Amino acid sequence: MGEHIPALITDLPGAILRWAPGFLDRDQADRLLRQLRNEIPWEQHHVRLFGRSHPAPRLSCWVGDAQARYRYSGTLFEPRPWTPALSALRNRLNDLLGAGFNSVLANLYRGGADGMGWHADDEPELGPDPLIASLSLGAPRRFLLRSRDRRQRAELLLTHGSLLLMEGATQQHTQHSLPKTARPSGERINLTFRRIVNATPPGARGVR
Ligand SMILES: O=C(O)CCC(=O)C(=O)O
Ligand SMILES: [Fe+2]
Repeated sequence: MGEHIPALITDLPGAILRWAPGFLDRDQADRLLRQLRNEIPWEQHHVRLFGRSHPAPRLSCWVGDAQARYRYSGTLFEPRPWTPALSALRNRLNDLLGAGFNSVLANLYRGGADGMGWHADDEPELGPDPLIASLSLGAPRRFLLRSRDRRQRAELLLTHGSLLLMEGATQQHTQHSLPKTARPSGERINLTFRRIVNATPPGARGVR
């Protein structure tokens, strides 16, 4: 899948990555950032850490087809309906990748104090070898990957209009994070398109 998007070679065993820094040109990316900022009903989600609930350091919205329910960090998400810009993008990615994406997690990082901790997108409802398409808009932010044994690490700057694909057994062998930064940072929106394969998720794993 996505063979026309160049492979990204790292030292990480088991990671299959593809990377298109110029997936959207600047005008397209600027327009999409504005649309999504206004169009998505941004929500404060919570993460569960050692049995306690904390506000996540970002705003989020889970969007998808009605049957694409998803459980993560201990919460069951009923997807919000597709917005015009998200729906157009989903169709474009499905045409390009043949991926059958039926949902997207949108995250809004308001500044450097927002981020996402180490995790893998390995929820059972994504199936064993999920394809995840990650589109970034707005302020560039560092994205880290590490092997499960933490011996190898890779780093990427996720720039405005870039597309990163994580495929195959990547989620089984690696984790990723978006570290907070003390440097001043503007707003950033990230979209991770996913395909939920079973309608009723059996349980939660991982904490972000
Ligand atoms: O914001 C990012 O680039 C990462 C988002 C992510 O890992 C996720 O939504 O699972
Ligand atoms: Fe993730």
